[in-house]
Amino acid sequence: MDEIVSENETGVARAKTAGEASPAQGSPALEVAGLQAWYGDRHVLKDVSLTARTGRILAIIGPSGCGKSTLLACLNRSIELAEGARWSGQVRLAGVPTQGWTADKVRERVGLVMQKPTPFPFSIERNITYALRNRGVRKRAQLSAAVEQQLRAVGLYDELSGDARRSALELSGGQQQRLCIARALAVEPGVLLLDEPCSALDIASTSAVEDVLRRAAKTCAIVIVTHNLAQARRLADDVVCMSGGEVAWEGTVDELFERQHNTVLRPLYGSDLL
Ligand SMILES: Nc1ncnc2c1ncn2[C@@H]1O[C@H](COP(=O)(O)OP(=O)(O)OP(=O)(O)O)[C@@H](O)[C@H]1O
Repeated sequence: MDEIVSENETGVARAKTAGEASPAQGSPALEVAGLQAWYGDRHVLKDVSLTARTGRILAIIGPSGCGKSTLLACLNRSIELAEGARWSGQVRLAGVPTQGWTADKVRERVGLVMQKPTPFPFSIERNITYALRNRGVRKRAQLSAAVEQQLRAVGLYDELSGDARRSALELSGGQQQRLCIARALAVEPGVLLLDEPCSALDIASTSAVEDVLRRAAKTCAIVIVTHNLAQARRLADDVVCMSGGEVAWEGTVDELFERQHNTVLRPLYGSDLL
């Protein structure tokens, strides 16, 4: 089966052709340089630079209000919908500058999963095929294959006994969140952003989502905002610590938790949390 990877200039999905290379593990999928953001006069992101790599999970951590969600909103351009908001800076996707791209073109390559599951009020299969259909994919076999592939990827296929015609709203919160991840992955984004995706979930559902993200990271770069330091430690390869709208520290998760505990985490979070 052809793989659907992106939309061409006429808005029709194109298929990944034989021989077209997938991004190499460790290659930069998302590069941000000098990112600034304001809400009105309030300067909330100050010269943020970071790199997220294919095959790796990057956790963004930092105290409440330090600008984590605003950073994700800049990356998928939803900040442009907020009244009085503006941003500047360079963003490259797979090495290509996105300056001049439409928000839709960016979102085609950068998926976003929010804190609260946001399934569309349709069937499970319709949720997964929604973006593919919008991009002109009509072949039933292709759409069915995408549904099965994504449901298997997020561990829902067996749980649903393969029945994807049920309403997405009948699923539990954890299942809905995994469906939202499946929906985002269906268009094979180079980057998947997640904003506190487990904060509304119990331990078992959190664990299921984390397993899904570990598998998904094999094909894209994952950037996850989390307040949960234990989750960052379990899940991430790399960490960016933010404070007051700036990057306070960046490095590997092992470096942070094994060697920079007192110098980085304690000043940010205080001793109570650690
Ligand atoms: N739509 C908005 N309009 C005005 N100010 C905003 C808006 N969204 C966020 N802010 C402000 O921008 C700053 C950064 O907010 P942001 O939500 O990005 O932080 P955060 O680190 O994600 O916080 P939290 O961890 O509590 O979710 C905060 O001071 C917040 O009050």
